[in-house]
Amino acid sequence: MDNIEVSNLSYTFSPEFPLSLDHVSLNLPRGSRTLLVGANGAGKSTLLRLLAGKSLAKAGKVSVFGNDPFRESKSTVVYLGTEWVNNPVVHRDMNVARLIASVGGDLFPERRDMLISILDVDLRWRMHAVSDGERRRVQLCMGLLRPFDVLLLDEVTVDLDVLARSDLLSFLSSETESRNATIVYATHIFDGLAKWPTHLVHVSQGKIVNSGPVAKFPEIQSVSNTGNSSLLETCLAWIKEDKRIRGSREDEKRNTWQDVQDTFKTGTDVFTDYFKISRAR
Ligand SMILES: Nc1ncnc2c1ncn2[C@@H]1O[C@H](COP(=O)(O)OP(=O)(O)OP(=O)(O)O)[C@@H](O)[C@H]1O
Repeated sequence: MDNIEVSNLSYTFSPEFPLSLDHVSLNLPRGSRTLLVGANGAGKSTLLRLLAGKSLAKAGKVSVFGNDPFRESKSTVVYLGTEWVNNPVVHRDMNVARLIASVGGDLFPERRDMLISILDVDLRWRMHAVSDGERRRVQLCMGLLRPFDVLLLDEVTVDLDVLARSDLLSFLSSETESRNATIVYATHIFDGLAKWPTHLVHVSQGKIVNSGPVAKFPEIQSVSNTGNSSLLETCLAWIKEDKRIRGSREDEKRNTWQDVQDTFKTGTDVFTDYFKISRAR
């Protein structure tokens, strides 16, 4: 119950499309900090959105501390993705202090002030007149304001400067250590991450290649002589190998929903029969 559990989870955007997730199983304990590693298109965002309950699992099971996040959530699950900063609403002439108050800033004044300091947010900023990185800082401040049980981060540190990113990573570590919060973070930027994760999940072509606590991956503990962290060198080698196995994008052979639908248990709650339902309507 005290974990994030995914079993045989499969997802596709359309029955003819290659599966974005193909029979994925995963178990992440409460209090862990997981780094989700994989090439572009591997399935990281799809997995995070399913964990956040933003998409319906088309087959398989997703459970966050015992609840299906799509249907009910007794825990506070926060998902921060890249899409928010593209939303036209946050490009309007809005005062940052009021924006932060509007999402409950006054309910958590100490946490609000700490986040404003860590993210170096100027409350006088107006959202139509800030840089991309400044807009991102406001997004993070708003998203992290309420103490979360689970935080799902999809490449949201991309336009932060190195100091803000470093301070944010430290804040996230302290959230897992002091409050037993659980974090899953998908990123392609490995600077400052060498000692951050407690768990790694390697995704390739919609499948989980390997996952587990960092102790399971001795290669990331070794000393790299390239000047890069061993974590980066290891993940680089994984993604290089994924690409070699996959071949060119044109040659990629992923299962489609139609190829594998017989493997799902129809008529049970682990199989939503989504496409039949939508066709019948
Ligand atoms: N809106 C969509 N419609 C159809 N297919 C999609 C859509 N979004 C993603 N996909 C497909 O699902 C697969 C997984 O995509 P996903 O966005 O989860 O990858 P990712 O690992 O997050 O990649 P990136 O590192 O580029 O963010 C990809 O093959 C992609 O083509």
